[in-house]
Amino acid sequence: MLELNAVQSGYGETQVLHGLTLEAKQGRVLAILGRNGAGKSTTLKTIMGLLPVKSGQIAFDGKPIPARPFDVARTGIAYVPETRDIFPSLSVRENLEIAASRFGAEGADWTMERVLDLFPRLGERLDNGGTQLSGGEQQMLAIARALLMNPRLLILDEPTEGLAPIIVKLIHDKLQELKAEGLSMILVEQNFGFATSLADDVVVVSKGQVVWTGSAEAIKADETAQHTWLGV
Ligand SMILES: Nc1ncnc2c1ncn2[C@@H]1O[C@H](COP(=O)(O)OP(=O)(O)OP(=O)(O)O)[C@@H](O)[C@H]1O
Repeated sequence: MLELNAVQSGYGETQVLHGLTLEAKQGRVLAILGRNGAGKSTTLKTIMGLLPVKSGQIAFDGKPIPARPFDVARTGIAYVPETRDIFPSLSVRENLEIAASRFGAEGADWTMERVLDLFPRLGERLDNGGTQLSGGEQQMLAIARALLMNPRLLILDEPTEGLAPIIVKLIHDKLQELKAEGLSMILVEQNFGFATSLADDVVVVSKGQVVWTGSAEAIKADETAQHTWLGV
């Protein structure tokens, strides 16, 4: 579904991805794991058009991915960044309405009603400002907003970062529901247990390259790989 082939990318003169190759398959969850600074977030930003591809190719459904973030989103890829990027001066309702108005098509799968069914907590907070939300509520809002774009591929950067265990469990269960419905996902995550319980496929990144590829089951059983690449 999404293929990166020998991708090089980075920040200005600083090259971070050194020929990164991976594939996210339709209807499956791919976890991208690796130590701090390995290049996981850089990979996602490059897919989303937030950083330029210096060489190599990225293809979505066999076609080259557009270069600009808005066009990438329009092809059906939604991105929940590590920073969550809630509009702080807008209410929860307004944050959701913006996504729905930009990307919600007639007869689309994801409606305001449906995202509030998934996250009832947001329904209780509709008139609250973005900054009045807890970290967990902000993460729910960021995911809800991404779903309103009716993505075929949902990309999440460290969705559990800074969240209390009970909220981590809730986010896990919601993502599991989305997976059961067949939504394709890419997940960057430091929490090994969280990532491997959701993922089907795993790639491990180190120094801007993929150093391990296999199933979630295989990496759970491979203590050497965990120790070498993840310091688990
Ligand atoms: N805005 C930036 N400008 C320059 N270098 C950056 C920038 N953001 C990240 N880097 C560098 O790129 C490298 C990869 O960072 P990246 O954020 O992709 O790592 P990561 O694997 O996602 O790890 P983390 O869990 O720490 O986010 C690091 O060496 C980092 O210092």
